[in-house]
Formats: sequence, C-alpha cells, structure tokens
Amino acid sequence: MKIAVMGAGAVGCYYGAMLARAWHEVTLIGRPTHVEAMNRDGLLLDLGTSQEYVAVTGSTEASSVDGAELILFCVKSTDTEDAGQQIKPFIGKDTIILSLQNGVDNAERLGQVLGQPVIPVVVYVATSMGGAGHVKHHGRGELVIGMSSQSQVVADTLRPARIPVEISENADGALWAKMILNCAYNALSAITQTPYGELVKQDGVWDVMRNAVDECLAVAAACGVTVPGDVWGAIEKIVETMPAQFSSTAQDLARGKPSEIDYLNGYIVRKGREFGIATPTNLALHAITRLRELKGVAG
Ligand SMILES: NC(=O)C1=CN([C@@H]2O[C@H](COP(=O)(O)OP(=O)(O)OC[C@H]3O[C@@H](n4cnc5c(N)ncnc54)[C@H](OP(=O)(O)O)[C@@H]3O)[C@@H](O)[C@H]2O)C=CC1
Ligand SMILES: CC(C)(CO)C(=O)C(=O)O
Repeated sequence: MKIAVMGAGAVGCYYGAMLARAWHEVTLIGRPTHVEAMNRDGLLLDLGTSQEYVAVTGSTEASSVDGAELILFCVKSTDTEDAGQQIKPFIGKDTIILSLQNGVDNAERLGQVLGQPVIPVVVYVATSMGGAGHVKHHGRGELVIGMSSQSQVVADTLRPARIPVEISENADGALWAKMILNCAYNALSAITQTPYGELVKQDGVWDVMRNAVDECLAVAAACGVTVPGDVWGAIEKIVETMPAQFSSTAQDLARGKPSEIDYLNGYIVRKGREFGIATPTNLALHAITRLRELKGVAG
C-alpha cells in the first residue's frame, strides 16, 4: 500500500518504519535534517536489542501525501491545524486518514480542517528520536482505532506489519483514559522537572493527582464519555512501570519546545467552563505549566 506519514518524529518514524519493513511504500514528511538522513542512509529503527536501516522516502513537502491510500497523521496537537491545512489540497477523497496523537479532539479538529473523516487512534507506545533519521523504540506499540467503515482495512494492513491493532467502539473513551493519565502526571513532572517515582514521594502529590483526575472524570461524564477500565489503577501502575520517566511535557519544556498542555489539562479547563464544572486543580496545573513554558524551565 502507498502510505504517507505526516510528521516524521518519534511516533511517525516508528510506525512508518514498521510498515516499510512489511514492504509498504512509505513516505515520511518531516523536517530537513531528518529527511536528508533518511534519504541518504534509510531510517534507523532502533529496537534496543537490534538495529536496522529501513528503506523509506523522506520529504519536506506536504504535497508528498498525493496518491497515498493511507495517511498516518503524527504531528503534536499544537500543529494539527497547520499541518492539516498543508496536506489538505493533496488528499484523495477515498484516502484513509488516521490521527495518531494524544489528546481527545485531534481527529475532530483535523476532520474539520480537511472536510473528510479522520479515524482517532489511541497510541500505546514509547518512542523517541535518537538523532536525525534515527528512531528509538522503548516499549509497547499497540493501537486502538476507532470504528469506521475503513477500520478493518486499516487493521488488515497494520497487523501483518507487527503492529497490534484493536478496533474499538469506544476509542474516544480510551483517548480520554489516556488523557486523564496525562492530566495527572504531565504538568507536575514538567513544572518540577521530576521523574514519576520521585514525584509521588512528596507529601500531597497523590492528593493533587486525585483531585485532577476527579475533575477530569466529572468533565468526561458531562461530555457523555464512558471512560473504560480502572483509571486510577492505571495511574498507580505508571509509577511502578516507569519510575525514572519524565513526562513528554517535561521533556518538551526542557528542550524549549511548545508542549501539548493546552490539549491536556487545558482541555479539561475549557470543557469544564462549558459545562459549569469547577476544575481548580487542572486550572492551576495548566496555568503554571504555561508560565514555565514561557519563562523556560531554568527561569
Ligand atoms: N513519543 C511517544 O512515545 C508518544 C507520542 N504520542 C503522541 O503522538 C503525537 C506525536 O508525538 P511525537 O512523535 O512524540 O512528536 P515529535 O515531535 O517527535 O514528532 C512530530 C514531528 O512532526 C514534525 N512536524 C510538525 N509539523 C510539521 C509540518 N507541517 N511539516 C513537517 N513536519 C512537521 C515536527 O517537527 P518540529 O518539532 O520541528 O515542529 C516533529 O519532527 C503527539 O500527540 C504525542 O503526544 C503518543 C504516544 C506515545
Ligand atoms: C504515559 C505518559 C505519562 C508517560 O510518560 C505519557 O503519555 C507522557 O509522558 O505524555
């Protein structure tokens, strides 16, 4: 299949590499340094225990989505509208579009820009960029994709490429479950530049997280969302499974990059206002993270 990835970063490069390894024709659209490295050497897929160069086509041009049957949209939530506008003129009417992004409203926002349906995907993977054209896989890789007439084709394409896929009637709920976990950890880790294991040792931190989560659940209920699974159990598990991890928001701030906080705690605050639900903990976490973002973490 002809596949384009919009946003050749940690997530886009990982799934792009897995698909290219399974003999799909993959074009990754990204920034010049990554694109040059991928076109020169191939994309280095670093699985920890093994490394291999995968043949892909790199491009800096959004027009390279032209002719793609499947698009994986993998930019940060802050870039959804811009990147969507860039690819819009080149998308076919039957092209399948997946949003592989955190936050709960990217598929909807992208769909509004493109004027065609976008399938939301919950991404359970840990990846990072190790340098130009070098993606590191740290664990997991499963995707939960929303139900649509195109979802079975997507699953049949991804599964043989060793990408575990579940089609869910409640992908929105699963996106919320992940966002609630992000609302509990990301801002606290970012503001204090502290890994999770250390964070929760401080008196009161579990209480702050519990308050943030209760607010999120109240807002989810007002939005008519059923959040699946044991939300608090999943939050407790993070400390056990990744005590040394800094949140992606902490990493963004440390690198001086815009974070996705407006689409995490910030989203809860906006939705809370809409429904008349007080969200003081999320409000404080969002505002302080934004201030740290503006001033820089060393400031
Ligand atoms: N990394 C992970 O392990 C996980 C990430 N996620 C989610 O997946 C999404 C993607 O995250 P991740 O891959 O880590 O982010 P990255 O920042 O690594 O990747 C996004 C890439 O897209 C590039 N980009 C943005 N806009 C354009 C554009 N218009 N044209 C070309 N390139 C563009 C960015 O460049 P630049 O930075 O220069 O703007 C960046 O290189 C996020 O929503 C994240 O929360 C979900 C689960 C796990
Ligand atoms: C799961 C968690 C909290 C892991 O760090 C994450 O998704 C993030 O950092 O954004």
